[in-house]
Amino acid sequence: MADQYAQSGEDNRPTEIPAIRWDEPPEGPVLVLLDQTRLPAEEVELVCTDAPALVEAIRTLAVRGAPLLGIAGAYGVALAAARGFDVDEAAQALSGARPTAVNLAVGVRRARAAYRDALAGGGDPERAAAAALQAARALHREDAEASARMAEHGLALLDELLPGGGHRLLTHCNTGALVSGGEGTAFAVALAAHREGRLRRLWVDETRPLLQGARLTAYEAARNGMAYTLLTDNAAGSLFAAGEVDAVLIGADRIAADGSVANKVGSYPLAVLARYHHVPFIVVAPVTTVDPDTPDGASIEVEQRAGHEVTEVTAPQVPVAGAEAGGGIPVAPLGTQAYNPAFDVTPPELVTAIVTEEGAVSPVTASALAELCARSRQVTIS
Ligand SMILES: CSC[C@@H](O)[C@@H](O)C(=O)COP(=O)(O)O
Repeated sequence: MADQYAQSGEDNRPTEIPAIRWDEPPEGPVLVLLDQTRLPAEEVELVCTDAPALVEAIRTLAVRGAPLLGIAGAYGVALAAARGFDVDEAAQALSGARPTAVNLAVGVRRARAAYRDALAGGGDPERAAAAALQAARALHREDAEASARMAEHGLALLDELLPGGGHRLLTHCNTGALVSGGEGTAFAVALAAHREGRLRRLWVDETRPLLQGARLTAYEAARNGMAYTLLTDNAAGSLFAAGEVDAVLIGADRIAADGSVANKVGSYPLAVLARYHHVPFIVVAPVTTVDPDTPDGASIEVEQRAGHEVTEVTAPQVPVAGAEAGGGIPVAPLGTQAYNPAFDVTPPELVTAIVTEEGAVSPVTASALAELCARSRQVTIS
């Protein structure tokens, strides 16, 4: 593995199109998404004019990743309100579009509460729609701020855990600007290390079956000029065994009250590997990802996705003629059943630290998490 550290991406450009934006053309308000199913081949906008279109975009992962789902959900409520649709119906459909990422329901709830409060306060529907939009915009802005603070706290923790610098970090799925109002969660920490000259290598898991690592994280790493290498998920074991990983950095879709972490399927095996090889396993997520109403890992609903995502390979940006169920090329015998959970759950004892915008929790315990959430609420209220 002598020469692999020489190569690095050179593009150094953010994506031209933001992951999400609100627009108000003469035909009426719309929510404009960067269609993530088309990356890295092309940057294409997907325009949603109503909540059902957004629900479809969420289900197909055109818009994805926990923090961005929260922002999208809030804007979705604002969109329904601004276009005069039934806001409660829209909120219900949006919240249920994907079950694991708690941020989606949190974002929807926040915009809906703003809408309702405005109505209850005597506002007309137009004013209530404006209040929902204001709530969505505030969430969007706060996520950007949280992202910057997570990067700071995460980098400080890395420097504490790995005093020698020259970090070789392994990440899974996609946690950068594509999932955030800012620069993301786990990826933002790696990016901060890169900017400080302390990132030696970002190892990027391809993240089967939908390849968020290969298609999106590698894309973001290249565009930021980071030194990165892509690996198949099942190559991670030999990489650890070769002593090439200094820390694992991942995001989270839901963190239960006991500190169990639901994240993209394949995260838990990395946590087991990290423990065996005495490597820190660090989770980076905003406080809104901690769900005090979910007591433990067993209570987290794990989204099960269609089997064709496993039995077929699809280059998402290239429609395949003669499409089977998922439009891809079959790689398994016809009728093969697939086990395709979108997420897995890592128990708190395998997590070295949870880094949030309010600081890091380590060791991960229910009481430390509860304290962090209480502190965060105080900061928000004051
Ligand atoms: C900061 S994003 C954290 C998680 O949402 C991310 O790691 C992940 O698992 C996303 O899954 P996805 O199915 O692509 O929405």
